[in-house]
Amino acid sequence: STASFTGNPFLGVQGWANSYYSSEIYNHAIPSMTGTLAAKASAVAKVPTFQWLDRNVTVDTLMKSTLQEIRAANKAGANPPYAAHLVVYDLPDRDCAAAASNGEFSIANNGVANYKTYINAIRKLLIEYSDIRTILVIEPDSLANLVTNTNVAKCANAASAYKEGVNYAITQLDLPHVAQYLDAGHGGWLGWPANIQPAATLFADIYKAAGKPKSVRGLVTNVSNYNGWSLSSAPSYTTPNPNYDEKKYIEAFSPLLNAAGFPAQFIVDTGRSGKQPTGQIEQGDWCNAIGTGFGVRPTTNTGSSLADAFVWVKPGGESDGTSDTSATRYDFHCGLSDALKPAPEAGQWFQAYFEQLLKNANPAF
Ligand SMILES: O=[N+]([O-])c1ccc(O[C@@H]2O[C@H](CO)[C@@H](O[C@@H]3O[C@H](CO)[C@@H](O[C@@H]4O[C@H](CO)[C@@H](O)[C@H](O)[C@H]4O)[C@H](O)[C@H]3O)[C@H](O)[C@H]2O)cc1
Ligand SMILES: [Mg+2]
Repeated sequence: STASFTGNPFLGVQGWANSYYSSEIYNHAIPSMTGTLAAKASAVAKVPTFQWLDRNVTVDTLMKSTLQEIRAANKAGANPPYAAHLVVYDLPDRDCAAAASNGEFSIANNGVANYKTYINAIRKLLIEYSDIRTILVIEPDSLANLVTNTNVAKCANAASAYKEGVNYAITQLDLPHVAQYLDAGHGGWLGWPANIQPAATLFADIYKAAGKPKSVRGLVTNVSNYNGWSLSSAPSYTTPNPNYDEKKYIEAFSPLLNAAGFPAQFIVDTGRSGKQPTGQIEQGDWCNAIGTGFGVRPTTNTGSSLADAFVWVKPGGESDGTSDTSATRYDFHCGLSDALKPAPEAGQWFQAYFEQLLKNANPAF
C-alpha cells in the first residue's frame, strides 16, 4: 500500500531513529564516556533525526538501507508505522555564502546535470519504497542565501542553478507518499524586517513556478541553528529583530506567504535549541555555537496550527565546520570566540560538542 496521506504528514506515523546517527553515538561517543553521561547518550541514539543525503553516494547506500530497515520494522508490525526523514542537500556551488559545507558538485563542472542525476536516484528509491511515508527537507540555506546574499559573487552566480535545481527536486520528488518542506533559514536570518517580504516573494515564486506541487507542504526553519521556539524575552544578541524566536518568525511569515499564493505550513528544528539564551555573541554566529543544548524532542504537539511538528534536522554532535584555519573549507565563523574549538569538518563527529548538547539538554535526558 502506498503511504499516501492528506494534511499533516507527521500524523499517523512515527519518526525512525536511523542507524547512521545511532552508530555515531555508539561508536564515537559512548566508548569515551562513563556513568550517567553514557546512559544519557544511549537515550539520544533513540531520538529520530533527519538523515542528510549530502553526497550522491549516500542515495544508494544510506537512503536505501534506511528504507530497508523501515520496511522491515513496519512489516514486523510497528504501530504507528515508521516514516523516513531525509534531507536533500547537494546543490552545485552549495553553501554559497560560506565555506564550511561546500559540496561535491560545481556549476562550472556540469553541476546542474549532476544534481539532476542525484535527484533521479532519490526519485527512483522513493517510488520503489512508496509503502513508506517520506518527509523531505529541501536544500538547507540555498534559497535563504538568494534572499540575503546575492551581493556575494558565488551566490549571485549560483542563483539560476539553485532555482533550476530546487524546481527539479520539488517536481520530480512530488509523489503521493512524500511531503516536502523547503528550507527557510531562521528568524535571525529571513525574520529580519528587511528580509521577510523578499523571502515570501521568492518562496511563493518557486512554489508557483513548479506548479504548486501537492507534496510541497511548506517550509522548515532553524535547520542547523539554535533559536528558541517561543521565548518570554529577546536574547541580547537578537535585538532589534522583532522575530527573535521561531514562533514569532513563522507567525509573521505566514500571512505574507499566503498573500503571495503559498499557503505554507512549517516544521521547526529544535535539535539544538534547548538552552536559551545560547552562548552566541551575534545571532549570525552559526558555527558550532557554544552554550547550546538538545531541545524539545520531535513531536506534533507544537501548540501552533502553523507548526506541523518540531523536528531534529541537524543531528546534534555532527560538526558545522572545521576550525582548522589551513583547511580548504575553513570558514571564519568557525574560528569565532563563540564557536567551540577544535572542530572537525562539517558533518564529522564532534564529541565535545555532543557532550555540550547533552549537558545542556532541555528537557534533560
Ligand atoms: O539591526 N540591523 O539594522 C540589521 C541590519 C541588517 C542585518 O542583516 C542580517 O543579519 C543577519 C545576522 O544577524 C544575517 O543572518 C545570517 O545570515 C547568514 C548567511 O549570510 C546565516 O549563515 C548561514 O547559517 C546557516 C545555519 O543557520 C549555515 O548552515 C550556513 O552555512 C550559513 O551561511 C546565518 O545563520 C544568519 O543568522 C542576515 O543574512 C542579514 O540580512 C541584521 C540587522
Ligand atoms: Mg551549515
